[in-house]
Amino acid sequence: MRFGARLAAAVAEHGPLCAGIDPHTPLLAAWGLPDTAEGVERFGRTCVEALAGSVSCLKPQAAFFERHGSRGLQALERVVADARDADVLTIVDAKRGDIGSTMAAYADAFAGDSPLAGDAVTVSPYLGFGSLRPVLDVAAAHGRGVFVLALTSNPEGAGVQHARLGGTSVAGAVAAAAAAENAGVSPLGDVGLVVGATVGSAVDDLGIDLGAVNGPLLAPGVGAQGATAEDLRRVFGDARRLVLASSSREILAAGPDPRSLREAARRSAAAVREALGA
Ligand SMILES: O=c1ccn([C@@H]2O[C@H](COP(=O)(O)O)[C@@H](O)[C@H]2O)c(=O)[nH]1
Repeated sequence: MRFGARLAAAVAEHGPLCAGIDPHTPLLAAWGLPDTAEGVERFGRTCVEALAGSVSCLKPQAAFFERHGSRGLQALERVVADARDADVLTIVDAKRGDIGSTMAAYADAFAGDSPLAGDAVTVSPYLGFGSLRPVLDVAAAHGRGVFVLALTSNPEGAGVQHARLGGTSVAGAVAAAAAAENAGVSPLGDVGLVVGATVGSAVDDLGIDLGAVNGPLLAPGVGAQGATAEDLRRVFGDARRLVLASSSREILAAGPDPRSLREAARRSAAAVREALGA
């Protein structure tokens, strides 16, 4: 089954929350784990064990695994494999982006047959949306999804993403390109956007209705970055049916006890579900 259809089914069952797996150094310490490849592996696998069945998606942040070199990458592979075995979707947050010929290699790594590939991957379109063609094609051929950065949750993103291109913004052009990829796909396209829950009214200036994207809108920034579940309703308006909210540190701070982690995720999931009317 295609990614969009699998995600729609998972959201219908568990609600529109994705829990991030971000083994920051202070979190590892708080969990009594070493800041090593073994530590991030234990952290990630505990998250999978605790959270599968309570959220629709898990989002391992590749950077925290990559910082431990090849053994960190192996840890990421094991987290992704555990999630697959536990039947929970993964978005590998790798934010890759390069010229098309190199993008083809990233596509194989994160959307093809490689053990690093989850159900979807995040990518950056800021070398031009067309440079993403290899990852869009490889992901489609493997039933995987792609989340393209549009309006990121960090304040620095605005300088590039809000820049105007005629009647639209740079981010609006990214959104329009994603909409074209998803045209006619039901129930949900496989090409999503990343639009931070922190972006305030920036969605109103995109020059395109986000509802027309017909793909999932991954919304990081809930919790530690200051956005609330209620902000999601304000930011996304009528497009809120497409939103997959994402939160990492706020949930992870409840670990390492699996039951506490699960309760924290369920609390966030309930708040997001209520705010989005999902
Ligand atoms: O615009 C973006 C894109 C990705 N992220 C990632 O999401 C998590 C957020 O973690 P919190 O602990 O909930 O702040 C992290 O992995 C970021 O790299 C984002 O925040 N904003």
